[in-house]
Amino acid sequence: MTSRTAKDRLIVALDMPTVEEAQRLVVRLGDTVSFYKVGLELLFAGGLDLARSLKSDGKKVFLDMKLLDIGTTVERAVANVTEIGVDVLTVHGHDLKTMRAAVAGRGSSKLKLLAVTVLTNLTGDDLKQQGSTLAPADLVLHRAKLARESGVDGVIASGQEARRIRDTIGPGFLIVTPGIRLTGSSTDDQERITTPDNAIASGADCIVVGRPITQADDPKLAAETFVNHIREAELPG
Ligand SMILES: O=C(O)c1cc(=O)[nH]c(=O)n1[C@@H]1O[C@H](COP(=O)(O)O)[C@@H](O)[C@H]1O
Repeated sequence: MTSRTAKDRLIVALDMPTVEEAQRLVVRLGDTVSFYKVGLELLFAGGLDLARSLKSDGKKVFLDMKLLDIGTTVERAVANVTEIGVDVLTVHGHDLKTMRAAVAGRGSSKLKLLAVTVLTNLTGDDLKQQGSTLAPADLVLHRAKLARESGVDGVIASGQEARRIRDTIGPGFLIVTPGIRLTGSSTDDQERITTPDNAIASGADCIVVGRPITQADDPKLAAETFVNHIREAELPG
Protein backbone atom coordinates (compact mmCIF):
# COMPACT_ATOMS: atom_id res chain seq x y z
CA MET A 1 0.00 0.00 0.00
CA THR A 2 2.99 2.22 0.36
CA SER A 3 4.04 1.92 -3.30
CA ARG A 4 2.64 4.83 -5.22
CA THR A 5 2.47 4.15 -8.95
CA ALA A 6 -0.84 5.34 -10.40
CA LYS A 7 -1.78 1.71 -11.06
CA ASP A 8 -1.22 0.69 -7.43
CA ARG A 9 -3.54 3.47 -6.29
CA LEU A 10 -6.57 1.96 -8.02
CA ILE A 11 -8.39 -0.70 -5.97
CA VAL A 12 -11.05 -2.54 -7.96
CA ALA A 13 -13.97 -3.78 -5.84
CA LEU A 14 -14.89 -7.30 -6.95
CA ASP A 15 -18.54 -6.95 -5.99
CA MET A 16 -19.83 -9.88 -8.01
CA PRO A 17 -22.20 -12.77 -7.28
CA THR A 18 -19.80 -15.62 -7.98
CA VAL A 19 -16.09 -16.36 -7.83
CA GLU A 20 -16.22 -17.51 -11.46
CA GLU A 21 -17.48 -14.10 -12.63
CA ALA A 22 -14.86 -12.35 -10.51
CA GLN A 23 -12.11 -14.57 -11.94
CA ARG A 24 -13.25 -13.81 -15.51
CA LEU A 25 -13.09 -10.09 -14.74
CA VAL A 26 -9.61 -10.39 -13.21
CA VAL A 27 -8.41 -12.16 -16.37
CA ARG A 28 -9.93 -9.43 -18.58
CA LEU A 29 -8.31 -6.68 -16.51
CA GLY A 30 -4.91 -8.39 -16.71
CA ASP A 31 -1.94 -6.20 -15.86
CA THR A 32 -4.04 -3.02 -15.78
CA VAL A 33 -5.09 -3.75 -12.19
CA SER A 34 -2.79 -4.85 -9.36
CA PHE A 35 -5.02 -4.31 -6.33
CA TYR A 36 -8.41 -5.94 -5.64
CA LYS A 37 -11.01 -5.63 -2.90
CA VAL A 38 -12.97 -8.72 -1.91
CA GLY A 39 -16.05 -7.70 0.07
CA LEU A 40 -19.17 -9.06 1.70
CA GLU A 41 -20.96 -10.19 -1.46
CA LEU A 42 -18.11 -12.39 -2.66
CA LEU A 43 -17.01 -13.46 0.82
CA PHE A 44 -20.28 -15.37 1.14
CA ALA A 45 -19.68 -17.06 -2.21
CA GLY A 46 -16.18 -18.50 -1.78
CA GLY A 47 -14.34 -15.18 -1.86
CA LEU A 48 -11.68 -16.17 0.66
CA ASP A 49 -10.29 -18.78 -1.72
CA LEU A 50 -10.27 -16.16 -4.46
CA ALA A 51 -8.40 -13.79 -2.12
CA ARG A 52 -5.74 -16.48 -1.56
CA SER A 53 -5.41 -17.20 -5.28
CA LEU A 54 -5.14 -13.48 -6.13
CA LYS A 55 -2.31 -13.23 -3.60
CA SER A 56 -0.49 -16.19 -5.14
CA ASP A 57 -0.86 -14.48 -8.55
CA GLY A 58 1.01 -11.48 -7.14
CA LYS A 59 -1.96 -9.13 -6.68
CA LYS A 60 -2.58 -7.01 -3.59
CA VAL A 61 -5.75 -7.94 -1.74
CA PHE A 62 -7.99 -5.87 0.46
CA LEU A 63 -10.46 -7.90 2.53
CA ASP A 64 -13.45 -5.68 3.24
CA MET A 65 -15.12 -7.23 6.29
CA LYS A 66 -16.02 -4.02 8.17
CA LEU A 67 -15.65 -5.75 11.52
CA LEU A 68 -17.68 -4.45 14.47
CA ASP A 69 -18.11 -6.48 17.66
CA ILE A 70 -16.92 -6.71 21.23
CA GLY A 71 -13.17 -6.38 21.58
CA THR A 72 -12.34 -10.04 22.24
CA THR A 73 -14.22 -11.16 19.15
CA VAL A 74 -12.64 -8.52 16.93
CA GLU A 75 -9.16 -9.29 18.24
CA ARG A 76 -9.49 -13.02 17.60
CA ALA A 77 -11.11 -12.51 14.19
CA VAL A 78 -8.28 -10.22 13.08
CA ALA A 79 -5.68 -12.69 14.39
CA ASN A 80 -7.28 -15.33 12.13
CA VAL A 81 -7.32 -12.94 9.15
CA THR A 82 -3.55 -12.50 9.52
CA GLU A 83 -3.23 -16.21 8.63
CA ILE A 84 -4.84 -15.62 5.22
CA GLY A 85 -2.00 -13.36 4.13
CA VAL A 86 -4.03 -10.49 2.64
CA ASP A 87 -2.71 -6.92 2.64
CA VAL A 88 -5.58 -4.84 4.03
CA LEU A 89 -8.61 -5.38 6.29
CA THR A 90 -11.43 -3.03 7.27
CA VAL A 91 -12.96 -2.54 10.70
CA HIS A 92 -15.63 -0.03 11.67
CA GLY A 93 -14.21 3.21 13.02
CA HIS A 94 -17.03 4.00 15.43
CA ASP A 95 -15.14 3.47 18.67
CA LEU A 96 -11.66 3.09 20.07
CA LYS A 97 -12.37 -0.33 21.60
CA THR A 98 -13.04 -1.97 18.23
CA MET A 99 -10.04 -0.40 16.55
CA ARG A 100 -7.66 -1.11 19.44
CA ALA A 101 -8.82 -4.74 19.50
CA ALA A 102 -8.08 -4.99 15.78
CA VAL A 103 -4.59 -3.56 16.35
CA ALA A 104 -4.00 -6.10 19.12
CA GLY A 105 -5.23 -8.95 16.89
CA ARG A 106 -2.95 -7.88 14.05
CA GLY A 107 0.03 -8.40 16.35
CA SER A 108 3.34 -8.21 14.49
CA SER A 109 1.87 -9.16 11.09
CA LYS A 110 2.07 -6.80 8.11
CA LEU A 111 -1.72 -6.61 7.76
CA LYS A 112 -2.84 -3.00 7.27
CA LEU A 113 -5.98 -1.96 9.12
CA LEU A 114 -8.36 0.67 7.77
CA ALA A 115 -11.23 2.10 9.81
CA VAL A 116 -14.48 2.89 8.01
CA THR A 117 -15.53 6.38 9.14
CA VAL A 118 -18.96 7.21 7.65
CA LEU A 119 -20.17 5.10 4.73
CA THR A 120 -20.23 7.04 1.47
CA ASN A 121 -23.89 6.20 0.86
CA LEU A 122 -24.95 8.11 3.98
CA THR A 123 -26.10 11.74 4.15
CA GLY A 124 -26.62 14.15 7.03
CA ASP A 125 -30.26 12.96 7.28
CA ASP A 126 -29.11 9.35 7.66
CA LEU A 127 -26.79 10.41 10.49
CA LYS A 128 -29.68 12.23 12.20
CA GLN A 129 -31.65 8.96 12.06
CA GLN A 130 -28.72 7.29 13.83
CA GLY A 131 -28.93 9.95 16.54
CA SER A 132 -25.87 11.94 15.47
CA THR A 133 -26.04 15.72 15.38
CA LEU A 134 -22.81 16.02 13.39
CA ALA A 135 -22.58 16.67 9.67
CA PRO A 136 -20.95 13.78 7.77
CA ALA A 137 -17.67 15.67 7.26
CA ASP A 138 -17.42 16.49 10.99
CA LEU A 139 -18.16 12.92 12.08
CA VAL A 140 -15.62 11.62 9.55
CA LEU A 141 -12.95 13.91 10.97
CA HIS A 142 -13.83 12.95 14.56
CA ARG A 143 -13.56 9.25 13.69
CA ALA A 144 -10.36 9.78 11.70
CA LYS A 145 -8.76 11.29 14.81
CA LEU A 146 -9.95 8.30 16.88
CA ALA A 147 -8.54 5.97 14.23
CA ARG A 148 -5.17 7.72 14.43
CA GLU A 149 -5.21 7.43 18.22
CA SER A 150 -6.10 3.71 18.07
CA GLY A 151 -3.05 2.74 16.02
CA VAL A 152 -4.83 1.59 12.84
CA ASP A 153 -3.08 2.54 9.61
CA GLY A 154 -5.72 4.77 8.09
CA VAL A 155 -9.33 5.36 7.19
CA ILE A 156 -11.96 4.85 4.56
CA ALA A 157 -13.76 8.11 3.83
CA SER A 158 -15.28 9.99 0.93
CA GLY A 159 -12.94 11.98 -1.29
CA GLN A 160 -14.98 15.00 -0.19
CA GLU A 161 -13.42 14.63 3.27
CA ALA A 162 -9.90 13.65 2.24
CA ARG A 163 -8.44 17.17 2.29
CA ARG A 164 -9.63 17.89 5.85
CA ILE A 165 -8.33 14.54 7.10
CA ARG A 166 -4.95 15.01 5.42
CA ASP A 167 -4.60 18.61 6.67
CA THR A 168 -5.54 17.63 10.23
CA ILE A 169 -3.70 14.33 10.59
CA GLY A 170 -0.81 14.88 8.21
CA PRO A 171 1.21 12.45 6.09
CA GLY A 172 1.78 8.77 6.82
CA PHE A 173 -1.87 8.02 7.57
CA LEU A 174 -3.68 6.13 4.82
CA ILE A 175 -6.80 7.65 3.27
CA VAL A 176 -8.72 5.33 0.95
CA THR A 177 -11.76 6.72 -0.84
CA PRO A 178 -14.71 4.83 -2.36
CA GLY A 179 -17.71 6.62 -3.89
CA ILE A 180 -15.62 7.49 -6.94
CA ARG A 181 -17.37 8.50 -10.15
CA LEU A 182 -16.31 10.16 -13.38
CA THR A 183 -18.12 13.42 -14.10
CA GLY A 184 -21.60 12.76 -15.50
CA SER A 185 -21.71 9.02 -14.77
CA SER A 186 -24.36 7.25 -12.68
CA THR A 187 -23.96 7.66 -8.92
CA ASP A 188 -25.87 4.40 -8.20
CA ASP A 189 -26.55 4.28 -4.43
CA GLN A 190 -23.57 6.47 -3.50
CA GLU A 191 -24.14 9.93 -1.97
CA ARG A 192 -20.84 11.56 -1.01
CA ILE A 193 -19.07 11.04 -4.33
CA THR A 194 -15.98 12.58 -5.92
CA THR A 195 -14.04 12.20 -9.15
CA PRO A 196 -10.77 10.24 -9.07
CA ASP A 197 -8.85 13.43 -9.87
CA ASN A 198 -10.40 15.28 -6.95
CA ALA A 199 -9.84 12.43 -4.49
CA ILE A 200 -6.15 12.11 -5.37
CA ALA A 201 -5.58 15.88 -5.43
CA SER A 202 -7.22 16.06 -1.98
CA GLY A 203 -4.71 13.67 -0.46
CA ALA A 204 -6.23 10.20 -0.93
CA ASP A 205 -3.67 7.38 -1.17
CA CYS A 206 -5.94 5.01 -3.08
CA ILE A 207 -9.37 5.08 -4.68
CA VAL A 208 -11.85 2.18 -4.60
CA VAL A 209 -13.88 1.70 -7.78
CA GLY A 210 -16.52 -0.99 -8.30
CA ARG A 211 -19.43 -0.69 -10.73
CA PRO A 212 -17.89 1.95 -13.03
CA ILE A 213 -15.36 -0.77 -13.92
CA THR A 214 -17.10 -4.08 -13.19
CA GLN A 215 -20.23 -3.12 -15.13
CA ALA A 216 -18.52 -1.26 -17.97
CA ASP A 217 -18.87 -2.61 -21.53
CA ASP A 218 -15.07 -2.68 -21.64
CA PRO A 219 -13.81 -3.06 -18.03
CA LYS A 220 -10.13 -2.94 -19.06
CA LEU A 221 -10.62 0.36 -20.89
CA ALA A 222 -12.58 1.70 -17.91
CA ALA A 223 -9.79 0.68 -15.50
CA GLU A 224 -7.19 2.32 -17.79
CA THR A 225 -9.27 5.50 -17.77
CA PHE A 226 -9.26 5.59 -13.95
CA VAL A 227 -5.49 4.97 -13.84
CA ASN A 228 -5.01 7.83 -16.32
CA HIS A 229 -7.10 10.15 -14.15
CA ILE A 230 -4.95 9.23 -11.12
CA ARG A 231 -1.79 9.87 -13.15
CA GLU A 232 -3.02 13.27 -14.31
CA ALA A 233 -3.98 14.24 -10.75
CA GLU A 234 -0.44 13.35 -9.62
CA LEU A 235 1.13 15.84 -12.04
CA PRO A 236 2.47 18.93 -10.29
CA GLY A 237 0.44 22.15 -10.66
O1 LIG B 1 -15.33 -0.05 2.88
C1 LIG B 1 -15.55 0.18 1.69
O2 LIG B 1 -14.84 -0.28 0.82
C2 LIG B 1 -16.62 1.14 1.38
C3 LIG B 1 -16.86 2.12 2.32
C4 LIG B 1 -17.73 3.18 2.01
O3 LIG B 1 -17.90 4.11 2.82
N1 LIG B 1 -18.34 3.17 0.81
C5 LIG B 1 -18.17 2.17 -0.12
O4 LIG B 1 -18.77 2.26 -1.20
N2 LIG B 1 -17.34 1.13 0.18
C6 LIG B 1 -17.16 0.03 -0.79
O5 LIG B 1 -16.61 0.54 -2.00
C7 LIG B 1 -17.18 -0.08 -3.13
C8 LIG B 1 -17.81 0.98 -4.00
O6 LIG B 1 -18.41 0.40 -5.11
P1 LIG B 1 -18.98 1.26 -6.32
O7 LIG B 1 -19.99 2.22 -5.78
O8 LIG B 1 -19.61 0.22 -7.22
O9 LIG B 1 -17.80 1.95 -6.96
C9 LIG B 1 -18.15 -1.13 -2.61
O10 LIG B 1 -17.45 -2.36 -2.57
C10 LIG B 1 -18.46 -0.69 -1.18
O11 LIG B 1 -18.68 -1.80 -0.34
